[in-house]
Amino acid sequence: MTDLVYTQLQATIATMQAVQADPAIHRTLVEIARQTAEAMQTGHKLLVAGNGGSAADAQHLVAEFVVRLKANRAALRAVALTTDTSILTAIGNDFGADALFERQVEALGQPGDVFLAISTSGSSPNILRALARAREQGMFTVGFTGQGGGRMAALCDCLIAVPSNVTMNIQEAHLSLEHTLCLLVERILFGEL
Ligand SMILES: O=C(CO)[C@@H](O)[C@H](O)[C@H](O)[C@H](O)COP(=O)(O)O
Ligand SMILES: [Zn+2]
Repeated sequence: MTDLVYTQLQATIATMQAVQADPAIHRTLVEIARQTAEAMQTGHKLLVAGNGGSAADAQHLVAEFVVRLKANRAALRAVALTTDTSILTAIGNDFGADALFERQVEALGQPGDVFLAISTSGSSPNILRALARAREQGMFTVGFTGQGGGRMAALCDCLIAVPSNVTMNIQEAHLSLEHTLCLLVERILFGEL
């Protein structure tokens, strides 16, 4: 059993190292942070969506923007589209799971907002429909996904494709990148905290 622990950790480290070694990913993350900071600074907001573990990621990242990451500073405007069970069950029941995030983007998304879609496969229908809607509504679209980008690649202004096909390893790298995104936005808006 301990060999499984070892190989799991090895896969996590290998994926993280691949992300660390890819300057294109670093540049894209800085560009996403600039767009997000610009949106927040000009009265716009960040919307975030994902399924399963990535739904937890969406909420985790948004909590850091709204509350804090490392140090106290002003609250930042961000909303997770994964939290309101009345909205989620009504959409699922009335329109189907594929409309879960699209409907909320339609309700909340405004030109100048940023929409971050987190999907390890890059091809979840509810994520694709939300991205298409976000584009139609003049939002800046961002995707966090896995190797190859999936079908979401064509719908994203900025895409980070973690070079792995293993869902859990992609998710682990996403979490690290999400923390770093929040750090970068804080640095742009507040300097070194
Ligand atoms: O957390 C995990 C697996 O680590 C699962 O809950 C996983 O997020 C779910 O299967 C999602 O539905 C996968 O969706 P996606 O990342 O392909 O969009
Ligand atoms: Zn998971």
